[in-house]
Amino acid sequence: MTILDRIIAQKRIEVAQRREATPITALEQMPHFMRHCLSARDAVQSFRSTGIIAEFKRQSPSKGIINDRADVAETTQGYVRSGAAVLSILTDEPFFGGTPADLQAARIANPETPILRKDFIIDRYQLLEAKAWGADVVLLIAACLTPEEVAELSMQAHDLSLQVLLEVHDEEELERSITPNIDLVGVNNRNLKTFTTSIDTSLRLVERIPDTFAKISESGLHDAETMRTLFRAGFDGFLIGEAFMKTDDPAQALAKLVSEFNLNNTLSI
Ligand SMILES: O=C(O)c1ccccc1NCC(=O)[C@H](O)[C@H](O)COP(=O)(O)O
Repeated sequence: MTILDRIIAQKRIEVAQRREATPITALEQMPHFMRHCLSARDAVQSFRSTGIIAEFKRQSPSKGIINDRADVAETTQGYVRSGAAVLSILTDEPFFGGTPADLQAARIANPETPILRKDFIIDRYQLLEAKAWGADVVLLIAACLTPEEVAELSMQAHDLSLQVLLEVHDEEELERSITPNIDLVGVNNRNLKTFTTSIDTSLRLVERIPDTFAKISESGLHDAETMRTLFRAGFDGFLIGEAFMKTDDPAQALAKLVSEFNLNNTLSI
C-alpha cells in the first residue's frame, strides 16, 4: 500500500463524515460561496509574475513536522508581499496538519491573491467546500483518479468557476488524464514510493504538456538555479512549500529566492 493509497482510504471516510456534518445547502450559504474566483493561471503566466505558488505546509508524510509555529494569516501575507503569485493552502489534517480554517484565514488575509485548495479531491462535495472556504483553484491528482473522474471533477469545478491544477508524476498519467477543463498542469518531482525528488521528472514531461495549459513544476525546489533551468525548459510556475516553511521567516526565504531568481534571469537570459 502506497502513502497515496493510505491518504485516499482516509479521505473517503473523512468526506462521508463531513458531508454528514455539513450539508451542501449549508456550504452554499457560506459568505465566500458566491464570490468571483481569481485566475491562478493568469497570475502565474502574467508578464511580471514570479510564477511562485507558495505553500503553507505544517507537516508532511516525507518530512514529519516542518513548522508548527507559523501563523497562517501572517505567513501568507508575507508570502504575497515577497512576490508569491498564488497561495497553496493544505486542508488535509491527518497527514499534513492543515485545516479548513487555514484556507478561510488565508482568504480573508489575502483578498487579491488566487488560492489553491491543496488536498486529495475525490468527490464533488470537496469542490463545494473549496468554493465555500474561498479557494480559486483545486488540485486533481491523476495518480488517484480515473480519467473519467478527472474529466467529471474538472467539469464540475469549472461549473463552480474554480480553476483546476492537474498533477501528474509520469507520461502515462499525463496522457490519460489531459482533458479540456484543466487550466494548469503540475509535474510532481516527488516519487511517492521513495519520497525522493528529482527535477528530471519535470524536464522529461514538460514538452508533452500542451501549451494551452500553464505548466507548473512541483516539490523539492529550493534554489534559483533550479528554477532558472525549469523556466528555460518551459515552466511558467513553481510550487514550493518546505523550502520556505522550514525557515524561521518563510516570507523572507521567498523574497531571497525571488531576488536570486530575478538576478540570474537578468544576467543570463
Ligand atoms: O510532501 C509530501 O511528503 C507528500 C507526500 C505524499 C503526497 C503528497 C506530498 N506532498 C504534496 C505536495 O505536492 C507538496 O506539498 C508540494 O508540491 C510542495 O512540495 P515541497 O516544496 O517539496 O514542500
